[in-house]
Amino acid sequence: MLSETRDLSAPRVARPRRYLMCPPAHFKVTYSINPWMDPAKPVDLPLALAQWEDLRDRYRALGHTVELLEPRPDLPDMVFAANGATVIDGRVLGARFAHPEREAEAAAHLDWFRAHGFTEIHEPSHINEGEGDFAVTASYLLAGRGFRSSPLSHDEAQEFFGRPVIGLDLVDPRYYHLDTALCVLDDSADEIMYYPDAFSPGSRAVLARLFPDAVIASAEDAGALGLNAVSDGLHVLLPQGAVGLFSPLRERGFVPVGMDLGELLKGGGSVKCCTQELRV
Ligand SMILES: CN(C)C(=N)NCCC[C@H](N)C(=O)O
Repeated sequence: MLSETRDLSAPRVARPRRYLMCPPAHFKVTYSINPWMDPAKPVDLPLALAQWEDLRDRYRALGHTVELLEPRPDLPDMVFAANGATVIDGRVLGARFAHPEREAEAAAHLDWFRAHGFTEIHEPSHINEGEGDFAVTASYLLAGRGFRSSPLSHDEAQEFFGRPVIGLDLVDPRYYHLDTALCVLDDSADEIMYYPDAFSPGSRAVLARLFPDAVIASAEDAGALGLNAVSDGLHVLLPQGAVGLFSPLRERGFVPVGMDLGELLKGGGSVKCCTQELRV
């Protein structure tokens, strides 16, 4: 299958999106399930809330719809709503978390979908951490594996969504989810940015073959979690520390919007982790 290409003379256009977010009312770092989490480092909860509200308000100011999931006191990582499901064409593939600390988030997400009129819901048999490891482009469902999602979840997703799944091996524990190492910039034209060193040599070759025009992130920008970003087709909301990504994005006609989610970074997530896209 050939990738969708874009008419380079056409202006970039933002498409209104529907996002699901969960306020970090109970966010804290009491356990460590990724290298970014250090329970010895205190979290400033009011600051985390203010940073999250800034992101939510920014989406709304850009014309997007933000729906809210009720946070639960026993689930401190619930703010990372992207991990709770994957939704394409209104079909919901639930999550199944790798770590027991987050297990109960899956049911909370499914309850939300059932209460909000979603009827095509699949409860997964295999471990998948939602949009943490699944990324939707025009032609493919890119699927990470190696740290969290099981390779078996890739077949399950392909069968459920009827989209070709491209499995990608993650090899660096700091980039434990696909969305820490790769971001879809234009989902109507197979345009992405990624950090090659987060992937195995074979997966790097696959990415280079499928996305020869991708924006390539430096180690510094990936280290600022710069790829944990959300694009509406025009605006790219990304961690403000990823300064090296701003120019390449502007050169391609995108509008980068730097966000400060420094407190949430202590949990190992940033813009994308806090944002699940409801593709209805
Ligand atoms: C990038 N996305 C969605 C994420 N990468 N999620 C962040 C999850 C953070 C959580 N402490 C964990 O380790 O599961």
